[in-house]
Amino acid sequence: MPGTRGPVPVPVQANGTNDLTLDILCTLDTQEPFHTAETFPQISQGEIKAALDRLASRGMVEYNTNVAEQVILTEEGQQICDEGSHEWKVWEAVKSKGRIHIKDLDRIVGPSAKVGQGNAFKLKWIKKDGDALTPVANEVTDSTRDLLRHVSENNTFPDPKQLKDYQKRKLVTSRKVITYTVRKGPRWALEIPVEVTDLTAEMLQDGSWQTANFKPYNFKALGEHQYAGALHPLNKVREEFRKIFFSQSFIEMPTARFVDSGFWNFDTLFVPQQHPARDLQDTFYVSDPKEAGPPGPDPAADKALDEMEADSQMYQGDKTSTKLDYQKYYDNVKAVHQDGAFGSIGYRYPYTDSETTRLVLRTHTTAVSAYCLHRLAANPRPCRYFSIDRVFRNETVDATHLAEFHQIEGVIADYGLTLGGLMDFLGKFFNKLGITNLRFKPAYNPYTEPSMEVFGYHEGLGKWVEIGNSGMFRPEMLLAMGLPEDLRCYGFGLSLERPTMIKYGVSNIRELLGHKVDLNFIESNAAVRLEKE
Ligand SMILES: N[C@@H](Cc1ccccc1)C(=O)O
Repeated sequence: MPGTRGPVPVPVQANGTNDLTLDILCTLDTQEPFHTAETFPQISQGEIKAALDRLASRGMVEYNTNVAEQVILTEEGQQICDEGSHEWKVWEAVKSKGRIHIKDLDRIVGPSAKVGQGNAFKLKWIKKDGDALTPVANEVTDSTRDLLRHVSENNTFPDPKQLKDYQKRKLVTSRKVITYTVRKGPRWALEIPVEVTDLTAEMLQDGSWQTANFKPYNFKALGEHQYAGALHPLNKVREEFRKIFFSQSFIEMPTARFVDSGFWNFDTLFVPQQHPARDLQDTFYVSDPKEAGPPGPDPAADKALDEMEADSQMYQGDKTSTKLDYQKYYDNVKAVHQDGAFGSIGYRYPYTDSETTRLVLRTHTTAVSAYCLHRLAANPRPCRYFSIDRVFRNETVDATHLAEFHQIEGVIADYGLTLGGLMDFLGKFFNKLGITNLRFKPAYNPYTEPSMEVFGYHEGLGKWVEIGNSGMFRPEMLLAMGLPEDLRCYGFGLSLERPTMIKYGVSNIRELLGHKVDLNFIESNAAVRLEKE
């Protein structure tokens, strides 16, 4: 309820409690400045800093941070400090016995015997007499022990030149110590005052706002975590691909039609009507409605294409267009399948019209490419199309396959294109993604000839991985559409999931799509850059 919440008081604690902030205030009352190392040697630096910050944020104290290196004893150093150096122990034993047999030294002096004996020789404290040791000096100064005692008392090392040597011998080590020098601040007081955090209607009415002690804003405070929306990794990688396509004058094909007819998905691409890919096992058929009408223009797709072409540099120029005849196109496709036409001998089987109108979840975005290429026959000219969207296959789901995935597809139509040109284009395209080493393997697609699978050398995996499929669309496909004889056409396709999984180090596709996805992963994953600088 706004207006009813009063100021939130910070409790005032009476002196005499063991609250560190109060101890600091009391100390400062009698001693200014004071050093925390001297006053609170037992309290951890973290606790001291928290208490000082609490007071400093209210302007009650000010403090400086001092960083110092301290020299401290190691366990062995402490032992020497307590019992004497190794050489002193050897000398002391030899002196008190007058003479010690070398082989008895270990037993008498203990583990320091070996090092101690050598040092005591060097210092001329003892000497060898046959198999025995005898004392040389009557009085010795154990300077090692004296030095370590100094370190123990002062946490400093008197001779910086010797320090390295003592560190190497693992007798002393150093540590960083942070201490604070504390002074009174501009709003010094012995008690933590009540600070008002809200200006209320009551305070305005009764005038108490004039004398209230407002808590200052802390502009250094970290903001609260904001739960905002986040782009899915697939969307991020998709955006990167789109940028690459747009930078090369491609326009985006309208791919909103997830459900398409057998005609566009299969027949236009010369997938034979008995082909296993058209089986229920491989393709999802739609049961309601089951049937599409005869092939015809898709007004929404045409509008989108018109708009994009109007925006694109590449499609300016001759706009004369012939009216598209979808019935004629249908008849041409049927003729190629059934009897052969346009230089093709055809499959020579009886063509079933009802197969062409069956509705399917599209199995590839090449269905859309076929629609766009046929539309191009109205005004044939060089053009570049791409799409990145969802396709569906009735596949067994495993770590790298789902029944739906995204295809990236590119189509380039131009006069005088050659296979070498396609290889060159793909080389440059994948180079932009950081894949510099490509191999092409002859493959088969019913709609392209020649066809090539594209392999890239994956540096991280250390092996060749298939990255795409490509080819030159068959002349009988393009001629049946009404495109001119010398207009050739490249096509290529790859999955969006594979490069995304590689970029984000995801090994199971179910971590990327579906109900097992970790939303934290989606929210916190970094942006990607596919293109090399
Ligand atoms: N449609 C092919 C990709 C492709 C597109 C265009 C030409 C050649 C191949 C696939 O599913 O993998």
